[in-house]
Amino acid sequence: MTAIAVENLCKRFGKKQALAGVDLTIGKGEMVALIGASGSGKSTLIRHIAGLERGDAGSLIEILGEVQQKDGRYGPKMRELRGNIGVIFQQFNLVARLPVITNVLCGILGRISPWRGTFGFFTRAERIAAIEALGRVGIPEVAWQRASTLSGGQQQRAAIARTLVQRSKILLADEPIASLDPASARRVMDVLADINRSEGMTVLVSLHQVEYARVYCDRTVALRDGKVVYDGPSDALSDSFLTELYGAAYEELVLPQKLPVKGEARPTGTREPVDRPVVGARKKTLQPA
Ligand SMILES: Nc1ncnc2c1ncn2[C@@H]1O[C@H](COP(=O)(O)OP(=O)(O)OP(=O)(O)O)[C@@H](O)[C@H]1O
Repeated sequence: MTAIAVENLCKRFGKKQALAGVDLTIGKGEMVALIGASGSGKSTLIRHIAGLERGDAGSLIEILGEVQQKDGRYGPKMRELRGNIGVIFQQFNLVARLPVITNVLCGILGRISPWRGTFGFFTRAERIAAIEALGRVGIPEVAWQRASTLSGGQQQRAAIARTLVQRSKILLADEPIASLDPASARRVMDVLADINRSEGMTVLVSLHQVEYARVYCDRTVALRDGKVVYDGPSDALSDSFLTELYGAAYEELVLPQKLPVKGEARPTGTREPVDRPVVGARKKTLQPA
């Protein structure tokens, strides 16, 4: 079944054509990378799929088989569909002065009465679910710390825990690792891949570096100037093919140093990658840094 269907999505900001007729279909349970140079339209596309922006006339987006927006108008099931979509951003979007658990519990605000949300009245079962979600992303011990005391990678994992508590079926991640060091970036990508596999959550993740797409996603969609210029296996995105797609801008999309995969020579100072004991692991395995 289709999780996300985008048809002829166009968006103009003044004179700038940010999206120019994007067609994209993502099946339930897929984990797809979205790559492109700066300004190619990745965030704009994700914001539309999340229902945070409306496209121009002629655009259509369906989520889980229901019209989310058409011709710049939201469909009747918009509110319900929003509940099915979790979004994480480069800037984590946590409330810094609140405990991590409260931030994670924000994931259920769409499902509970406004007064409970306003007064922060959460049941014991909900609090347990939040701590379990933090356990799923590997940081249960930080539940009672203020969000501001967490590292960037921990904050991003807390944001992912919030989408688990939300019980979203689709996770949109807009450059989730752009501001993280390589080790934290890999942990966050590991968590995304893990919840994709074990929860069957559909994941669309925009990435600046194609190496992460090659390692974590079977399929990559590449944007250039608001258009899809490639949609296919991530393995086929060789450096020479990327140069063909992007010209000089391709350098923006590759890491100066390749990511280490098992069996390959590693940069000095990094550990030997180890296989994670995950049944049905999709692709090459990185070290759980
Ligand atoms: N609200 C807006 N108003 C005006 N122009 C916008 C707006 N949002 C995006 N744009 C423009 O649309 C184009 C696509 O922007 P977008 O942020 O989607 O690109 P991106 O691929 O996510 O880039 P980056 O990797 O740098 O985040 C850019 O030229 C940007 O300046």
